[in-house]
Amino acid sequence: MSSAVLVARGLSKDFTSGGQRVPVLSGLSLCVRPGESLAVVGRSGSGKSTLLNLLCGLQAPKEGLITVAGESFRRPRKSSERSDDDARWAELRRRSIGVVFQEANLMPALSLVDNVRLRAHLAGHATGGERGWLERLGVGAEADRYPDQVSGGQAQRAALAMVFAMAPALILADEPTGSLDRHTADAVADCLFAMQGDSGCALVLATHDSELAARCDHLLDLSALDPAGTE
Ligand SMILES: Nc1ncnc2c1ncn2[C@@H]1O[C@H](COP(=O)(O)OP(=O)(O)OP(=O)(O)O)[C@@H](O)[C@H]1O
Repeated sequence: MSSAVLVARGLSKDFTSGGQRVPVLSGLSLCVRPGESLAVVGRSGSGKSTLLNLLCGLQAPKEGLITVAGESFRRPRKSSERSDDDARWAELRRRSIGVVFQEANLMPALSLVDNVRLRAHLAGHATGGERGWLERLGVGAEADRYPDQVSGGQAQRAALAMVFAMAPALILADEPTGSLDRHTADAVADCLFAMQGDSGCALVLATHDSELAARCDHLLDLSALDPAGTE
């Protein structure tokens, strides 16, 4: 079996609110291999977005080990360690981790095709295939339009084209269809799973949508884990 793209061991995360410590994740572990998909579900506030932020280095855990595409990050750090964690996370987000949010995160001053071209370039790939990515995602005809000239579903397809054009090892998707109507959400999800299957990358998808979660290979229900011990 191929080695994991993503491993997390013993992840814990707290926030402080009104002077009180609010535990969100406690001792969470997971493992995702190339081509696998993991749905992260749970009630509102259970920590889905927080977990995805930890897995791409936008937030740091209190404790735990995260390994992505062979790069390892451990908390707490040894005080003697001069950390280059932030630079390594930034490099992973540039080349290896594609992040998809609920709203398409396109640059408004660039056409769809230029958004995809920029993302591929930043990931270190030769440009030229951008229109092909947009066509595969069903928005080839809109390639020269600007983000404010397309629908939410078309913008989200362009956001997926950006992510796949960078050929990531791992995609983190936070409610990627949450702002779309059912029909459009299903079409965008079809694209996401088809392209993920073709590319062989790993996918971690946070969602409230049980139909979307059921399309993933594995399920992680954060509501079933109670960091505060109140359930
Ligand atoms: N920066 C922050 N400061 C304090 N508390 C925070 C912060 N970010 C998140 N939280 C808290 O952490 C908990 C988990 O939030 P998170 O956004 O990860 O949940 P979620 O499962 O993604 O929720 P939803 O389904 O509503 O998007 C919530 O109680 C939230 O209020």
